[in-house]
Amino acid sequence: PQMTAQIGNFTFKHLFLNASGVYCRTKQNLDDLLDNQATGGIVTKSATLRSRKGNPNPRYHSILNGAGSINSMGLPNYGLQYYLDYLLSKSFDKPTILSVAGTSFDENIELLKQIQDSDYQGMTELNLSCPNVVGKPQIAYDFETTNKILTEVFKFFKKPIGVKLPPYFDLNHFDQIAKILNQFPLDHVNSINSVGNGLWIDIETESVVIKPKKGFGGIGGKMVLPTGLANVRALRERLKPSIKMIGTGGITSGKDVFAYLLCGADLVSVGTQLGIESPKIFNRLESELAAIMVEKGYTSVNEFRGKLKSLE
Ligand SMILES: O=C(O)c1[nH]c(=O)[nH]c(=O)c1I
Repeated sequence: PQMTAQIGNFTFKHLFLNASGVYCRTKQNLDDLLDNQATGGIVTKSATLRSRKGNPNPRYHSILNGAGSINSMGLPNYGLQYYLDYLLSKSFDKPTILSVAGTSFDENIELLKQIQDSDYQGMTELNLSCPNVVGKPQIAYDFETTNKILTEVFKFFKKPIGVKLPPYFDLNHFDQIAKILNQFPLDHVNSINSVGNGLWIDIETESVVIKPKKGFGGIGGKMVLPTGLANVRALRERLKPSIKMIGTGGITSGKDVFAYLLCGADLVSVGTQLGIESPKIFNRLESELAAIMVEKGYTSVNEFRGKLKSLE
């Protein structure tokens, strides 16, 4: 069955991407993802201008035997130049998404100016939803600042760009963020990032399980699937068709992928479960999705993408 997607001028021959931050910090990680035949493209760890160590360990913990994850990595990355060098070091047979996350308004602008002025011709994703930089808010929860940043960005940035959003939990917030995003020539929206500032406790030790922020961290994995599905559905219904959708959050099976496609996702990305299963998960997800499509008599994802039924 035909399982492909298009974002702007980029054709994805497979529907699967890594979620930024998982299995994508090093050039080796990115090559492993690239070499897997079931990945449609690759996404880098969000980059800052300079290399960052990130928060102190322990900063990641698996919850309830892999049903979820909590992380407060703190944006550890090798810096923009490292990822640009990698992306300019060879030609790629799949689309690449360079993720960036400045820790200030000015850093976000400078990151994008350097990308605009570079020879990089792939896709860029502005991460507006990192929940773990101590003392910094998740930008996309501040609608005015989000509008201000995007207004400034589109004065000079002419290459393909999308945004990574945090989960919203209020229908009015979906209306507000969609109203802002619809004003800009965005290629895509990627929803959701981790559910910010959760807390996990070890009953034995009567302690939190990660060190940064007194144990508070972003929640991912299966337990955030309902939130991811809702955000993709709500944003798809509100965003103009030219803004394509990457569905992220809690994918562990082909059924979850099918559900995201029904909600309108063009592509999906996998984080927590990728960290557990390594890139071979993409082969599993693709064969599970294909089996569901064959069983239902679908020959192309276009026959059911975005066609989630309500109960009339
Ligand atoms: O702590 C991180 O590095 C991190 N962790 C996340 O769960 N989402 C993000 O966007 C980031 I930049």
